[in-house]
Amino acid sequence: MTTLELLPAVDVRNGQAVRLVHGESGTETSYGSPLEAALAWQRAGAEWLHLVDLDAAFGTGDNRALVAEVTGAMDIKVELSGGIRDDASLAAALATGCTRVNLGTAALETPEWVAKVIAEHGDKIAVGLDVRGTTLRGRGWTRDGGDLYETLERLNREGCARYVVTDIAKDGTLQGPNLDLLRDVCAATDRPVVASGGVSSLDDLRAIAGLVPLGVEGAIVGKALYAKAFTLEEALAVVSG
Ligand SMILES: O=C(O)c1ccccc1NCC(=O)[C@H](O)[C@H](O)COP(=O)(O)O
Repeated sequence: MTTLELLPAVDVRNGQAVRLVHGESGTETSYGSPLEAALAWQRAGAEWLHLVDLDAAFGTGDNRALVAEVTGAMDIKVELSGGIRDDASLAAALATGCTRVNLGTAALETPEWVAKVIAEHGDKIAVGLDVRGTTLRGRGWTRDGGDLYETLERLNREGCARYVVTDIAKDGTLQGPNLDLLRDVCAATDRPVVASGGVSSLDDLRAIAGLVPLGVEGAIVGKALYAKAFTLEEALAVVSG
C-alpha cells in the first residue's frame, strides 16, 4: 500500500474546536481549545493539520487571530480553509505561514479571481469541492454553486494543483467516506485529491488508502478522532504501510 497523508481536522466556531453534522450551523459539538486540539494532533505524530474557520465560511464573523495563532504554533504543515474569497482574506491566510489554503465559495462565485490566484500561487492553492450529489455548495455549504464536473474541468484547465473533495451528506456523520465519489473525481482529473468527510474507522482509512493509485493523496479526519473511534497514532500506522 502506498502512503496516504492524514490531515486531522480542527474546525473553529466562536473560538472553540467543534464538529458539525453535514456542515450545518447549529449542530456543533464542542471540543474545547483549538490550539490544544492542534497541539495534541501534532504530538501524536501528524504531519498535517486541516484548520477550518467556520465563522468565516458561514459569514458569521471570523477566528482569524486564533487561526493565525494556531498555525504559528505548529511545526507541521497546515491547510487553511474557510472564508478565503478575496485578496485580503487570501493575504491574511498566507501570512499565517500555512502550507496551503483551500478555496471553496470563490471557485464558484469568482472564477476569474481564482484562476488569477492559482496562476500566482501554484500549489499553495487547493480547491474544495464540497458536494451534495454532484452539485457543489458554497457559502459554508448553504448555497448551490453549479455542477461538480463542469467546475472540475474548468479548474483543471486553469491549472488547479489539488482538490479537497467532501460529500456533505457524509460529513461529521461517522458513516464512512463516499468512495464512489472519490473514484469519479479521480477519473476526471490528474491532480491529487484529498478525501474529506465521514471517516469512521481504521477500515475506512484502509479503503481510502486503496485509492492512492487512482490519485487520492490524503484523508481529512475530524469527528472520528474527537469521538475516539481510533487514535491518531493507530490511524498513522494504518496509512503508512
Ligand atoms: O471546510 C470548510 O470550508 C467548511 C465549511 C462549512 C462547513 C464545514 C466545512 N469544513 C468541514 C471540514 O473540513 C471537516 O473538518 C472535515 O470534512 C472532516 O469531516 P469528518 O471527518 O466527517 O468529521
